[in-house]
Amino acid sequence: MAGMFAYESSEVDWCEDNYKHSENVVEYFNTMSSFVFFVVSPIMLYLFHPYARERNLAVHLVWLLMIFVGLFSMYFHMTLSYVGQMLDEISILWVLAIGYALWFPRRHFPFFVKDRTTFSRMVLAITVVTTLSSFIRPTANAYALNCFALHILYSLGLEMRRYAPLTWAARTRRALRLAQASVGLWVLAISCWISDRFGCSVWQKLNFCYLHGIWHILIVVATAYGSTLVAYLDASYEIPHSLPSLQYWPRDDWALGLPYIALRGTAKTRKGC
Ligand SMILES: CCCCCCCC/C=C\CCCCCCCC(=O)N[C@@H](CO)[C@H](O)/C=C/CCCCCCCCCCCCC
Ligand SMILES: [Ca+2]
Ligand SMILES: [Zn+2]
Repeated sequence: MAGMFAYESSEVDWCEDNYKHSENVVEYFNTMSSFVFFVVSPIMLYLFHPYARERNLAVHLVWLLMIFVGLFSMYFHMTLSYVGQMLDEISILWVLAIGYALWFPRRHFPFFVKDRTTFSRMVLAITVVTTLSSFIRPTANAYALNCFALHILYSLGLEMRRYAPLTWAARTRRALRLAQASVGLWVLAISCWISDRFGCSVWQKLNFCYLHGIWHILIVVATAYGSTLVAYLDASYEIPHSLPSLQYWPRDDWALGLPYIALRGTAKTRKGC
């Protein structure tokens, strides 16, 4: 039992040199870069609030859990322990599960599922089973999790194809721009993850072993962009009376910023629907 908490008891070891900067922290840069979760998550909780209040307060679970993902990611890279690895991966699985339960488009539900409550219960059951199965072959978990990203991209592609031809209004261009940015960030992030995993000898020769830490930063921003986009598409179909629009924080005209959904629906427009 104690062995599961032991330093380096995980079978996974990332490219960064172990104990290079501290004798208590196995992978220093990977540990420190997980701090980005604690910066982005509270901001996203704040930015998501108007949409969550209108749609479902459970939306907040996504970014609340992301704080735990950050915490477990720090613990994992600090110790490279088996428990750290499992906590890191299982918490990601539950963020994905909540995302699917909240935002997976109704029209793609299996034919035997009639409403979102039933769909959410099904997702919950699958997630419990998957959580238990994750102990069978822990080294396969990260690859399985990355497959979900591919499925999200596929579903997003279908949704954008359906949404974009509706109109070429400014709001459509904004949604398309956000989709491009989300996919671009994910491609950069996954390239870092794969390169760290499989190209370590090359990066060691170049004396640059920080790609996994860079992945942490990019994947958090990709999740902020991607989750805002799926939430925006959801809002456009499910609460159109609140007139959702995409904006950027801290300033809408800045090239770099975090996206959020502004609701312009007045009390009058809401009553009318
Ligand atoms: C219709 C559903 C919409 C759901 C949208 C929200 C989904 C957000 C889901 C997950 C958040 C990702 C958090 C990543 C944490 C990284 C921690 C980490 O680095 N762990 C590694 C070990 O240290 C581990 O090896 C990584 C495993 C792979 C994780 C794969 C996560 C999938 C990310 C999906 C991101 C979607 C972006 C969408 C862009 C269009
Ligand atoms: Ca290492
Ligand atoms: Zn990591």
